[in-house]
Amino acid sequence: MGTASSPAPPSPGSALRSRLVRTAALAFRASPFALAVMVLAALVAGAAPTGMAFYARRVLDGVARGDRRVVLASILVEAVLLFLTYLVGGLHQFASARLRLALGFRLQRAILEKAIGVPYACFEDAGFYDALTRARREAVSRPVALLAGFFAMAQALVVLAGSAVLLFQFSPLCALAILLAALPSFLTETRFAAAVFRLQNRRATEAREQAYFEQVLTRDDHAKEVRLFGTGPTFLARAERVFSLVFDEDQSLARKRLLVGLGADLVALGLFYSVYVYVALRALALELTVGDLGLALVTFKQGDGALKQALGGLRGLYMDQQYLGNLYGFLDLPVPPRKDLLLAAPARDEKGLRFENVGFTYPGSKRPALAGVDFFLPPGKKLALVGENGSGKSTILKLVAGLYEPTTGRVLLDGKDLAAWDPDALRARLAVVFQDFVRYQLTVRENVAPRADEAPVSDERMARALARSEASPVVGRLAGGLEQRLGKWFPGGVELSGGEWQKLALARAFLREDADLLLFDEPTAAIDPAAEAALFERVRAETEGRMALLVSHRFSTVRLADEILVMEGGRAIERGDHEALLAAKGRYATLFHLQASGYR
Ligand SMILES: Nc1ncnc2c1ncn2[C@@H]1O[C@H](COP(=O)(O)OP(=O)(O)OP(=O)(O)O)[C@@H](O)[C@H]1O
Repeated sequence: MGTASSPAPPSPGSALRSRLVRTAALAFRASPFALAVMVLAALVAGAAPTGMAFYARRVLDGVARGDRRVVLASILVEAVLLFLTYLVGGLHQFASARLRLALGFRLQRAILEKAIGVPYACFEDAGFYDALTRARREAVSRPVALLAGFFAMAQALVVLAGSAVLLFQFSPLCALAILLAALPSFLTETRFAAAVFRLQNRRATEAREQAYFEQVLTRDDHAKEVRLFGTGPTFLARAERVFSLVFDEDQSLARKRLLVGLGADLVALGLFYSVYVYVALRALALELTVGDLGLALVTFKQGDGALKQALGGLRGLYMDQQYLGNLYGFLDLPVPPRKDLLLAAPARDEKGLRFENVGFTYPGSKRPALAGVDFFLPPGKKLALVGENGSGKSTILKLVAGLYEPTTGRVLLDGKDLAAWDPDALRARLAVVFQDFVRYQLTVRENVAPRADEAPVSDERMARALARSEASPVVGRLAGGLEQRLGKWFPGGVELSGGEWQKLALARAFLREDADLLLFDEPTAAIDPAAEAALFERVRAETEGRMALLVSHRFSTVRLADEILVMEGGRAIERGDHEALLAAKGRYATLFHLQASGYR
């Protein structure tokens, strides 16, 4: 999923333009009112200084002429204009806060919808996961910041244009000089902002690495190991190493920017003051009034302030647009369309689950995780998968669950390729417990029945699921019963042991009473071996007529299955029931005796 982590970098200028247009369109849809207020505020706040400079001149000329009426009226107009700027400043703040909420909410929603829609494989891809995290982080603040930066720049340009118009009356050259004064600063700033942009693009991996080390040091689920293995200082040092590399590069660029920026400032200063001297000399020659001189003075001050504001806006724009690149890059990730399912007729006339010469290689991996796996699980039968770590057991379950599609061969359920199954229909057939099951920081009831869109679950059905997973005594001990909040994230939550959580995850699977294909990936690793065997015995009795695929490292459980598939290096090397496999004295027998001797 390289698209998410490292999109081919477009030129900074064209990227900025397209992201600006996209953000404005999104903002318009989220809150046209707020966007209109921001545009209006920028125009008014940009035009007001020109008006104020104009009336400042009238005040000075009025004083020189002794015209009291003009002086007072002009001061009044100036005050009104200033008040207007305050007013639109306040309105701008109000509108941008509103837009921030409205747009942030829409974008967060779009991100979450995208996260639900993409194939599961994305979540095992570090690049995708990273893109998701960054997109979520940026969604609320960056789009509005980008627009605010743009409006700040637009406002400053209106001020500069106003200054040019006012100075035009002294000489067109003066107007030109004011506009030209801004040019070097603009050009250098654009160049450096683009350089920062490229630098940060190039350093994306280092930045991720630094963030990773920071996460390791601050996350609750890492804190235990960090303390007990004493890895804190090591990771801190690694984070610092990345930091100092980044720091040095940034500093060197910042030094260059400072020097070139000072040069550009000097040009602006020279041009401003040339115009100032020109106006002053003409005033001395009595060709211009004191008011004219005052006007020039005010115009320079405003022009200088506007220039600084425009440059700040430009710098912010480049910064924000880069972050928006993450956000839009994520939102643009393709979601595969649903397949046309009507055409798919069963390939075989049979009931049950069949692996036909299945091979599978994880995306981005070179080594196949499965190769040439064949088996058939008839309806009602239980198949256990055993084998060493990494032999491909969980991968088989992931293929059956439809989380991945085989690279070669096919998986058939009731004779029909899984790829041709309607995802909802397939989901309804499955009940799954994975090794890394979820611990919802919600109530017991919500842990067992988390879907709000399904029919309400009766207490009897809930009790049956809890009983099947041996979770009834756990719930019985909780003060709040089914309504007890679990986990420590929220007030009033109660933490459970690993085994207790696992029993609830099992109950979640057992609640799906219509599912006839149960997938258990070491569902009981945190439960003691005796309890596990008892549990499986019970599951077997209670799921009569339903198929089950069970991964377990415990032979006390495995031996209870109807059939056992022994995996090694992605291949199924032995198959049969417990007795037959022992008699064959192969890999299974070796593993079994090895474990049995450990218990003696
Ligand atoms: N998401 C993934 N991306 C790339 N390779 C993976 C991924 N998950 C597993 N693998 C690789 O696929 C192979 C089979 O992994 P699998 O998880 O199926 O083994 P397993 O038999 O269930 O192991 P365990 O007993 O440790 O749970 C391993 O070599 C593993 O490194």
